[in-house]
Amino acid sequence: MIFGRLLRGFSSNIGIDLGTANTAVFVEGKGIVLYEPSIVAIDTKSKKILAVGKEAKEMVGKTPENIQAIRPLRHGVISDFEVTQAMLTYFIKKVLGRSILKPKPITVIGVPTGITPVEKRAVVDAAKSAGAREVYLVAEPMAAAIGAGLPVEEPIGNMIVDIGGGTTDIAVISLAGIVVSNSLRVAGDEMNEAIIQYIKRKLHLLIGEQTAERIKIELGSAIMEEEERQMEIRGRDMTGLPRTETITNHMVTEALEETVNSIVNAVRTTLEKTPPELASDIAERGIVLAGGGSLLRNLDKKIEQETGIKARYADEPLTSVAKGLGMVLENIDLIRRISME
Ligand SMILES: Nc1ncnc2c1ncn2[C@@H]1O[C@H](COP(=O)(O)OP(=O)(O)OP(=O)(O)O)[C@@H](O)[C@H]1O
Repeated sequence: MIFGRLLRGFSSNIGIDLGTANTAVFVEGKGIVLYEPSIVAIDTKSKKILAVGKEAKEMVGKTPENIQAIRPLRHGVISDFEVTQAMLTYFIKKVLGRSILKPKPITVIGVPTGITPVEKRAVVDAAKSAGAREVYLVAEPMAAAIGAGLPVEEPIGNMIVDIGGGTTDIAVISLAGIVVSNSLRVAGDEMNEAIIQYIKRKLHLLIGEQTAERIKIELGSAIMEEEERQMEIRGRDMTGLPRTETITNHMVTEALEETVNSIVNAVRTTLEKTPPELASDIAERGIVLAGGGSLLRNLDKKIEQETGIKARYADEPLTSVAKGLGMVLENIDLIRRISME
């Protein structure tokens, strides 16, 4: 008993929101201690890892030929197993230190609802080889709902829309279970891509992912705004020469229309599949938005307009999943009830 408590005292169990865009790590007893881009910079000749996280992100698009900045997760799932494993190992060691005396942590990882069995295996294997003892997978929207403080264990319909970088996860939760869900491989990254394509088509200008993200954050809106705002952007024209152009919020809204519509339509479809009793709870209590992609200006208003249901943001939309995983760590019974097979 005492030994068990001692062991628990020393072990720092962790929750990992292994995102396409960012990874957040929650350490039991400490809170969210790490929030960094899911990016790894690799020397293509020696295959050596040069940098991970923030440092690696600074290298994106600016790397010399022999350095490659890799995002090992695409659409919320592992597309490069070895690099993901190396990234997880780096993050786990960074938060726990390297002491060999410490017991291996119990690890809870947030994953999209649409994950396949093969992808699940890849996440579990990567975490185990990165030093985790037991690994539990929890659906991201479930974790986000818990992190947002929704009463997921009660017989009440809760709707959460978690828009990340690679995936949008929509779920209706009641009695600690997901009753209806929809996972869409369209989210914040797809918005960046839509901006890149639009600017190429309309202005014949080539821009990179980071510029597109900056445009989205500064000018993007899910609804056409009355007031016009603009910014100058630099890119390369078709002959390869640098050129500066002015872009407006109206252009960006037009560029994002299709992506926004597919997210909003998925919310509507999920509502249509929701049993009536739970749907009426949602109509009364509203839809909760989480994830960085949900921060697109006026997305809450757009969802409200299209569904007739009030939409509101979780307290800290970027870290709701990690926060929820942390809350789950304190309750081993709940972990077992909500973790995926
Ligand atoms: N203010 C903002 N406005 C619009 N988009 C934003 C804003 N801030 C962040 N984002 C977008 O949020 C996305 C990242 O969100 P988040 O960190 O929640 O994703 P993730 O958890 O890594 O992804 P996933 O859940 O798909 O694996 C990026 O596409 C980023 O551009």
